[in-house]
Amino acid sequence: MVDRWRKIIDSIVKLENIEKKINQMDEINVSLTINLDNSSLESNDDSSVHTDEIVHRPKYKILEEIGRGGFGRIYKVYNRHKDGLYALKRLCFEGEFQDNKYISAEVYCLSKFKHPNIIILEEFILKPNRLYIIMEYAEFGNIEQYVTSNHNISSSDILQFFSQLTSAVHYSHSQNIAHRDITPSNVLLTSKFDAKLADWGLATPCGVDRSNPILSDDYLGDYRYQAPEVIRNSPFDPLPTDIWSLGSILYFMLTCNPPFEGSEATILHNQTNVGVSLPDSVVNSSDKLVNVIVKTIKFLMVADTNERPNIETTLYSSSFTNDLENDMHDIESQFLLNI
Ligand SMILES: Nc1ncnc2c1ncn2[C@@H]1O[C@H](COP(=O)(O)OP(=O)(O)OP(=O)(O)O)[C@@H](O)[C@H]1O
Repeated sequence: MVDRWRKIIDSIVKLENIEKKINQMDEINVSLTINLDNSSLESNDDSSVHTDEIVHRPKYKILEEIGRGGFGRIYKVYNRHKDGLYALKRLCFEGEFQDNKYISAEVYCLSKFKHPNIIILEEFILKPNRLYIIMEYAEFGNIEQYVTSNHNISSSDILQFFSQLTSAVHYSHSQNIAHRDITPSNVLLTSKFDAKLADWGLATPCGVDRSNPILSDDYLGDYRYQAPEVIRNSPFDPLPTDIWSLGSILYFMLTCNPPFEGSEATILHNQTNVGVSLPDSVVNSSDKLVNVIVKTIKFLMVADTNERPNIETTLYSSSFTNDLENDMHDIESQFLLNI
């Protein structure tokens, strides 16, 4: 897998906009511009990690830590040159970053992808054993934080976010990349209340020939939102797993809970033998939009990958759901007929 990313990155460096970005990294490396506010980090960080990061002409001022994941820490930063807020993700690695498949995946996707519902890269800053990714700042944080801090999402916003995410995944699949880690914590909400897909560290090439998929053989991510084929621990086609996860996100937005919980064995058992189950309050809702969301969840979260819709069908369905408010009755009946 590392070789596969290395080949892809090497070929792209010659060709595309990543070339510009990597050149930029060198320039930035010379006239380095990061300021770390050590006082705000010292208490919860290894201060030795930061000693080489203090510079004299800071471009970015670190304001606060806003996230911490398996791969790094994320800070809200102020860009003095542009007078704007950004998010900075710090990733540590040994050797060259291209040898780390997770960092390569993130670098590749953020460099290459341009889509209104995919978080926008500002720049990379490369230092020895460290890569900083500066990206647009999503003011409302991730959907999990948003929901758990008592913000209910209305059913029309749920459908709007779903449609935006489906469009982002459709775009990524059309670039032959599967995300593989679509969870509420990787869906960010901007100040304009748009949903954007972030965290491309588990993204993987999925090949052009859909009848001959490149199978994935790493079984990572948050199992509560992952498809059964990932939890089963045998090589899987990564494209259908993104569809399952879109259904999981929809479930989470509607109920404020993950669709499955417990041990891996319990989750897998329930996914394959019981199926997705929704609270009665939701199933019996008289809200037509909620009815459509419930149908869509069931449509997407099908354990058998052969029965699960592909991203084109999902996008087609989401276009109906997105227009629901225009002509509720007609569109709903069309949509329901389709599923
Ligand atoms: N651009 C951004 N704007 C605002 N918040 C962000 C941004 N990027 C990341 N975050 C916050 O930081 C959290 C972790 O970010 P991210 O998922 O990219 O890190 P990670 O180390 O790859 O995490 P994981 O272990 O889930 O893979 C996000 O859930 C979100 O709350």
